[in-house]
Amino acid sequence: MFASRGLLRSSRRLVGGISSATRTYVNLSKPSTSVAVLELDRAPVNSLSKEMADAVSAAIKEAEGDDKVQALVLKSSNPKIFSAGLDITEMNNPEVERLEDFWRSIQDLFLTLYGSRLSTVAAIEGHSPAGGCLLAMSCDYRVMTEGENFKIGLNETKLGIAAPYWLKDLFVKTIGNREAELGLGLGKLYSPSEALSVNLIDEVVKNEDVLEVAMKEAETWAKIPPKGRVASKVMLRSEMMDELREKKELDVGWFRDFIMEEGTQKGIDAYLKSLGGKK
Ligand SMILES: CC/C=C\C/C=C\C/C=C\CC/C=C/CC(=O)SCCNC(=O)CCNC(=O)[C@H](O)C(C)(C)COP(=O)(O)OP(=O)(O)OC[C@H]1O[C@@H](n2cnc3c(N)ncnc32)[C@H](O)[C@@H]1OP(=O)(O)O
Repeated sequence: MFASRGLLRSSRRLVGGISSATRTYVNLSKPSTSVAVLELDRAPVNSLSKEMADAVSAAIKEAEGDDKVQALVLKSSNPKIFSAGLDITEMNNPEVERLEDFWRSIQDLFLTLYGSRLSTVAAIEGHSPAGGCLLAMSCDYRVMTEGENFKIGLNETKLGIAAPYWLKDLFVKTIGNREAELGLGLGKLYSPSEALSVNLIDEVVKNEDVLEVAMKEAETWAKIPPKGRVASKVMLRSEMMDELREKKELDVGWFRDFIMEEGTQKGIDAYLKSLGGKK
Protein backbone atom coordinates (compact mmCIF):
# COMPACT_ATOMS: atom_id res chain seq x y z
CA MET A 1 0.00 0.00 0.00
CA PHE A 2 2.54 2.61 1.10
CA ALA A 3 5.87 2.14 -0.66
CA SER A 4 8.81 2.15 1.75
CA ARG A 5 11.45 4.85 1.52
CA GLY A 6 15.15 4.21 1.76
CA LEU A 7 15.72 6.90 4.36
CA LEU A 8 13.40 5.45 6.94
CA ARG A 9 13.50 2.37 9.09
CA SER A 10 10.19 0.80 8.18
CA SER A 11 8.21 -2.23 9.25
CA ARG A 12 4.77 -3.17 8.02
CA ARG A 13 1.82 -4.96 9.52
CA LEU A 14 -1.84 -5.54 8.76
CA VAL A 15 -4.15 -5.05 11.71
CA GLY A 16 -7.84 -5.62 11.05
CA GLY A 17 -7.42 -4.71 7.41
CA ILE A 18 -5.53 -1.53 8.27
CA SER A 19 -2.14 -1.25 6.67
CA SER A 20 0.24 0.40 9.06
CA ALA A 21 3.90 1.26 8.68
CA THR A 22 6.05 2.01 11.70
CA ARG A 23 9.14 4.08 11.14
CA THR A 24 11.62 6.14 13.03
CA TYR A 25 9.75 9.19 14.42
CA VAL A 26 6.51 8.69 12.43
CA ASN A 27 3.87 6.03 11.91
CA LEU A 28 1.79 6.04 8.75
CA SER A 29 -1.45 4.09 8.48
CA LYS A 30 -4.48 4.00 6.24
CA PRO A 31 -7.63 3.27 8.26
CA SER A 32 -9.90 3.97 5.28
CA THR A 33 -9.49 3.92 1.51
CA SER A 34 -9.24 7.68 1.17
CA VAL A 35 -7.74 8.82 4.48
CA ALA A 36 -4.21 8.26 5.80
CA VAL A 37 -3.09 8.93 9.36
CA LEU A 38 0.38 10.26 10.10
CA GLU A 39 1.36 9.91 13.75
CA LEU A 40 4.23 12.01 15.13
CA ASP A 41 6.25 9.71 17.35
CA ARG A 42 9.45 11.24 18.69
CA ALA A 43 9.61 11.01 22.47
CA PRO A 44 9.49 12.85 24.73
CA VAL A 45 7.82 15.88 23.09
CA ASN A 46 7.77 15.36 19.28
CA SER A 47 10.27 18.17 18.81
CA LEU A 48 11.34 18.72 15.21
CA SER A 49 14.98 17.81 14.69
CA LYS A 50 16.31 17.70 11.13
CA GLU A 51 15.71 13.93 11.00
CA MET A 52 12.19 14.27 12.42
CA ALA A 53 11.32 17.00 9.90
CA ASP A 54 12.67 14.85 7.06
CA ALA A 55 10.69 11.83 8.31
CA VAL A 56 7.43 13.80 8.42
CA SER A 57 8.02 15.23 4.92
CA ALA A 58 8.81 11.76 3.55
CA ALA A 59 5.67 10.26 5.12
CA ILE A 60 3.45 13.01 3.65
CA LYS A 61 4.94 12.35 0.21
CA GLU A 62 4.40 8.63 0.67
CA ALA A 63 0.71 9.18 1.51
CA GLU A 64 0.41 11.46 -1.54
CA GLY A 65 1.87 8.66 -3.66
CA ASP A 66 -1.27 6.57 -3.11
CA ASP A 67 -3.78 7.89 -5.68
CA LYS A 68 -6.75 6.73 -3.61
CA VAL A 69 -5.72 8.82 -0.61
CA GLN A 70 -7.34 12.27 -0.59
CA ALA A 71 -6.94 13.33 3.05
CA LEU A 72 -4.42 13.05 5.84
CA VAL A 73 -4.88 13.29 9.60
CA LEU A 74 -1.81 14.50 11.47
CA LYS A 75 -1.76 13.28 15.07
CA SER A 76 0.58 12.60 17.97
CA SER A 77 1.55 9.41 19.78
CA ASN A 78 1.54 11.51 22.97
CA PRO A 79 -1.97 12.46 24.16
CA LYS A 80 -0.64 15.55 25.97
CA ILE A 81 1.81 16.95 23.43
CA PHE A 82 1.12 17.38 19.71
CA SER A 83 4.60 18.85 19.14
CA ALA A 84 6.89 21.06 21.24
CA GLY A 85 8.04 22.73 18.03
CA LEU A 86 11.56 22.90 16.72
CA ASP A 87 14.15 20.88 18.55
CA ILE A 88 15.84 23.69 20.44
CA THR A 89 19.04 21.67 20.81
CA GLU A 90 19.49 22.07 17.02
CA MET A 91 19.85 25.81 17.61
CA ASN A 92 22.01 25.63 20.75
CA ASN A 93 25.74 26.09 19.92
CA PRO A 94 25.26 24.45 16.52
CA GLU A 95 27.68 23.57 13.74
CA VAL A 96 26.89 26.09 11.01
CA GLU A 97 26.47 23.53 8.23
CA ARG A 98 24.13 21.37 10.30
CA LEU A 99 22.15 24.47 11.34
CA GLU A 100 21.65 25.47 7.69
CA ASP A 101 20.59 21.95 6.71
CA PHE A 102 18.24 21.82 9.68
CA TRP A 103 16.53 25.01 8.48
CA ARG A 104 16.26 23.70 4.91
CA SER A 105 14.50 20.61 6.31
CA ILE A 106 12.07 22.83 8.26
CA GLN A 107 11.37 24.93 5.15
CA ASP A 108 10.80 21.74 3.13
CA LEU A 109 8.46 20.32 5.76
CA PHE A 110 6.39 23.51 5.66
CA LEU A 111 6.29 23.54 1.85
CA THR A 112 5.38 19.84 1.74
CA LEU A 113 2.58 20.01 4.32
CA TYR A 114 1.16 23.43 3.40
CA GLY A 115 1.28 22.60 -0.31
CA SER A 116 0.05 19.02 -0.09
CA ARG A 117 -2.55 17.89 -2.63
CA LEU A 118 -4.15 16.07 0.32
CA SER A 119 -6.69 17.72 2.58
CA THR A 120 -4.96 17.81 5.92
CA VAL A 121 -6.58 17.74 9.35
CA ALA A 122 -4.52 18.36 12.50
CA ALA A 123 -5.66 16.38 15.52
CA ILE A 124 -3.92 18.60 18.07
CA GLU A 125 -3.54 16.49 21.15
CA GLY A 126 -2.31 18.78 23.91
CA HIS A 127 0.48 21.34 23.68
CA SER A 128 1.38 22.79 20.30
CA PRO A 129 3.76 25.74 20.70
CA ALA A 130 5.84 27.43 17.99
CA GLY A 131 6.84 24.81 15.38
CA GLY A 132 3.93 22.69 16.67
CA CYS A 133 1.61 25.58 15.83
CA LEU A 134 3.34 25.83 12.42
CA LEU A 135 2.45 22.18 11.71
CA ALA A 136 -1.15 22.75 12.80
CA MET A 137 -1.55 25.99 10.80
CA SER A 138 -0.15 24.29 7.70
CA CYS A 139 -3.13 21.93 7.73
CA ASP A 140 -6.55 22.65 6.23
CA TYR A 141 -8.49 22.05 9.45
CA ARG A 142 -7.58 21.99 13.13
CA VAL A 143 -9.23 20.05 15.94
CA MET A 144 -7.73 20.51 19.43
CA THR A 145 -8.31 18.60 22.64
CA GLU A 146 -9.92 20.49 25.53
CA GLY A 147 -8.00 21.32 28.70
CA GLU A 148 -7.20 24.94 29.47
CA ASN A 149 -3.62 24.05 30.47
CA PHE A 150 -2.87 22.93 26.90
CA LYS A 151 -1.37 25.74 24.82
CA ILE A 152 -0.95 26.63 21.17
CA GLY A 153 0.66 29.70 19.62
CA LEU A 154 3.94 31.30 18.60
CA ASN A 155 6.04 31.95 21.71
CA GLU A 156 9.33 32.67 19.88
CA THR A 157 9.80 36.16 21.33
CA LYS A 158 9.83 34.65 24.82
CA LEU A 159 12.86 32.59 23.75
CA GLY A 160 14.58 35.73 22.50
CA ILE A 161 14.05 34.78 18.85
CA ALA A 162 11.67 35.91 16.11
CA ALA A 163 9.49 33.74 13.91
CA PRO A 164 10.68 33.71 10.29
CA TYR A 165 8.72 35.98 7.93
CA TRP A 166 6.83 33.08 6.32
CA LEU A 167 5.62 31.76 9.69
CA LYS A 168 4.52 35.32 10.55
CA ASP A 169 2.67 35.43 7.21
CA LEU A 170 0.97 32.12 7.95
CA PHE A 171 -0.08 33.38 11.38
CA VAL A 172 -1.51 36.58 9.87
CA LYS A 173 -3.38 34.56 7.24
CA THR A 174 -4.84 32.35 9.95
CA ILE A 175 -5.85 34.84 12.65
CA GLY A 176 -5.60 38.29 11.03
CA ASN A 177 -3.09 41.09 11.44
CA ARG A 178 -4.16 42.63 14.77
CA GLU A 179 -4.37 39.34 16.65
CA ALA A 180 -1.04 38.29 15.07
CA GLU A 181 0.54 41.52 16.35
CA LEU A 182 -0.62 40.68 19.85
CA GLY A 183 0.21 36.99 19.57
CA LEU A 184 3.70 37.47 18.13
CA GLY A 185 4.66 40.52 20.15
CA LEU A 186 3.69 38.94 23.44
CA GLY A 187 4.78 35.42 22.48
CA LYS A 188 1.26 34.47 23.46
CA LEU A 189 0.25 30.86 23.99
CA TYR A 190 -3.50 30.35 23.70
CA SER A 191 -5.66 27.87 25.58
CA PRO A 192 -7.99 25.80 23.35
CA SER A 193 -10.97 28.10 24.01
CA GLU A 194 -8.88 31.23 23.36
CA ALA A 195 -7.44 29.66 20.19
CA LEU A 196 -10.97 28.89 19.00
CA SER A 197 -12.11 32.45 19.67
CA VAL A 198 -9.36 33.87 17.38
CA ASN A 199 -9.80 31.16 14.69
CA LEU A 200 -6.37 29.64 15.35
CA ILE A 201 -8.20 26.32 15.59
CA ASP A 202 -11.57 25.21 14.22
CA GLU A 203 -12.92 22.92 16.95
CA VAL A 204 -12.31 21.92 20.58
CA VAL A 205 -13.18 18.34 21.47
CA LYS A 206 -12.83 15.88 24.32
CA ASN A 207 -9.51 14.07 24.40
CA GLU A 208 -11.06 10.70 23.71
CA ASP A 209 -12.96 12.05 20.69
CA VAL A 210 -10.15 13.85 18.89
CA LEU A 211 -9.21 11.14 16.41
CA GLU A 212 -12.81 10.24 15.60
CA VAL A 213 -13.70 13.90 14.97
CA ALA A 214 -10.55 14.44 12.89
CA MET A 215 -11.22 11.28 10.85
CA LYS A 216 -14.82 12.32 10.21
CA GLU A 217 -13.66 15.76 9.07
CA ALA A 218 -11.02 14.17 6.84
CA GLU A 219 -13.65 11.89 5.27
CA THR A 220 -15.79 14.97 4.52
CA TRP A 221 -12.89 16.71 2.76
CA ALA A 222 -11.96 13.48 0.96
CA LYS A 223 -15.40 13.38 -0.68
CA ILE A 224 -14.90 16.76 -2.40
CA PRO A 225 -13.84 16.22 -6.03
CA PRO A 226 -10.07 16.74 -5.90
CA LYS A 227 -9.63 18.79 -9.07
CA GLY A 228 -11.49 21.84 -7.82
CA ARG A 229 -10.41 21.36 -4.23
CA VAL A 230 -6.72 21.22 -5.08
CA ALA A 231 -7.00 24.13 -7.55
CA SER A 232 -8.63 26.23 -4.81
CA LYS A 233 -5.89 25.32 -2.36
CA VAL A 234 -3.21 26.23 -4.88
CA MET A 235 -4.89 29.61 -5.51
CA LEU A 236 -5.02 30.36 -1.80
CA ARG A 237 -1.52 29.16 -0.92
CA SER A 238 0.79 29.39 -3.93
CA GLU A 239 1.79 33.05 -3.54
CA MET A 240 3.27 32.47 -0.11
CA MET A 241 4.94 29.24 -1.16
CA ASP A 242 6.42 30.74 -4.33
CA GLU A 243 7.90 33.58 -2.30
CA LEU A 244 9.58 31.18 0.10
CA ARG A 245 10.86 28.99 -2.74
CA GLU A 246 12.40 32.08 -4.28
CA LYS A 247 13.93 33.29 -1.02
CA LYS A 248 14.89 29.91 0.43
CA GLU A 249 18.64 30.43 0.61
CA LEU A 250 18.22 34.05 1.70
CA ASP A 251 16.00 32.79 4.52
CA VAL A 252 18.62 30.17 5.45
CA GLY A 253 21.16 32.99 5.73
CA TRP A 254 18.85 35.14 7.90
CA PHE A 255 18.16 32.19 10.15
CA ARG A 256 21.85 31.24 10.44
CA ASP A 257 22.98 34.79 11.19
CA PHE A 258 20.21 35.35 13.72
CA ILE A 259 20.78 32.09 15.56
CA MET A 260 24.58 32.39 15.59
CA GLU A 261 24.51 35.82 17.28
CA GLU A 262 25.94 35.73 20.78
CA GLY A 263 22.84 37.30 22.33
CA THR A 264 20.54 34.78 20.62
CA GLN A 265 22.70 31.93 21.85
CA LYS A 266 22.55 33.22 25.42
CA GLY A 267 18.75 33.39 25.24
CA ILE A 268 18.41 29.89 23.76
CA ASP A 269 20.83 28.46 26.30
CA ALA A 270 18.93 29.96 29.23
CA TYR A 271 15.56 28.84 27.83
CA LEU A 272 16.79 25.30 27.25
CA LYS A 273 18.08 25.08 30.81
CA SER A 274 14.68 26.21 32.10
CA LEU A 275 12.96 23.31 30.31
CA GLY A 276 12.50 19.98 32.00
CA GLY A 277 14.69 21.18 34.85
CA LYS A 278 17.34 18.59 34.08
CA LYS A 279 19.61 20.21 31.52
C1 LIG B 1 14.25 39.78 12.66
C2 LIG B 1 14.31 38.32 12.40
C3 LIG B 1 15.36 37.98 11.46
C4 LIG B 1 15.57 36.75 11.08
C5 LIG B 1 14.79 35.63 11.58
C6 LIG B 1 15.11 34.44 10.78
C7 LIG B 1 14.80 33.29 11.17
C8 LIG B 1 14.06 33.06 12.45
C9 LIG B 1 14.92 32.65 13.55
C10 LIG B 1 14.54 31.75 14.38
C11 LIG B 1 13.25 31.05 14.25
C12 LIG B 1 13.24 29.90 15.14
C13 LIG B 1 11.85 29.34 15.23
C14 LIG B 1 11.54 28.63 16.29
C15 LIG B 1 10.27 27.96 16.43
C16 LIG B 1 10.26 26.90 17.53
O1 LIG B 1 9.57 25.95 17.39
S1 LIG B 1 11.29 27.09 18.85
C17 LIG B 1 10.73 25.86 20.01
C18 LIG B 1 9.68 26.43 20.87
N1 LIG B 1 9.13 25.42 21.73
C19 LIG B 1 8.89 25.63 23.00
O2 LIG B 1 9.14 26.70 23.53
C20 LIG B 1 8.32 24.48 23.78
C21 LIG B 1 9.19 24.11 24.90
N2 LIG B 1 8.66 22.97 25.63
C22 LIG B 1 7.67 23.10 26.53
O3 LIG B 1 7.10 24.15 26.74
C23 LIG B 1 7.31 21.85 27.28
O4 LIG B 1 8.33 20.91 27.09
C24 LIG B 1 5.95 21.22 26.87
C25 LIG B 1 4.81 22.13 27.37
C26 LIG B 1 5.85 21.01 25.38
C27 LIG B 1 5.83 19.85 27.57
O5 LIG B 1 6.02 20.01 28.96
P1 LIG B 1 6.41 18.73 29.86
O6 LIG B 1 5.53 17.60 29.52
O7 LIG B 1 6.43 19.20 31.27
O8 LIG B 1 7.85 18.32 29.36
P2 LIG B 1 9.25 18.97 29.78
O9 LIG B 1 9.19 20.45 29.68
O10 LIG B 1 9.67 18.38 31.08
O11 LIG B 1 10.16 18.46 28.60
C28 LIG B 1 10.56 17.09 28.52
C29 LIG B 1 11.94 17.05 27.89
O12 LIG B 1 11.84 17.54 26.55
C30 LIG B 1 12.75 18.64 26.38
N3 LIG B 1 12.14 19.59 25.45
C31 LIG B 1 10.95 20.19 25.55
N4 LIG B 1 10.71 20.95 24.49
C32 LIG B 1 11.78 20.86 23.69
C33 LIG B 1 12.13 21.42 22.42
N5 LIG B 1 11.30 22.25 21.73
N6 LIG B 1 13.31 21.10 21.89
C34 LIG B 1 14.15 20.27 22.53
N7 LIG B 1 13.89 19.69 23.74
C35 LIG B 1 12.70 19.99 24.29
C36 LIG B 1 12.92 19.19 27.77
O13 LIG B 1 14.11 19.92 27.86
C37 LIG B 1 12.94 17.94 28.60
O14 LIG B 1 14.21 17.35 28.45
P3 LIG B 1 14.93 16.62 29.67
O15 LIG B 1 13.98 15.54 30.11
O16 LIG B 1 15.13 17.67 30.73
O17 LIG B 1 16.21 16.11 29.11
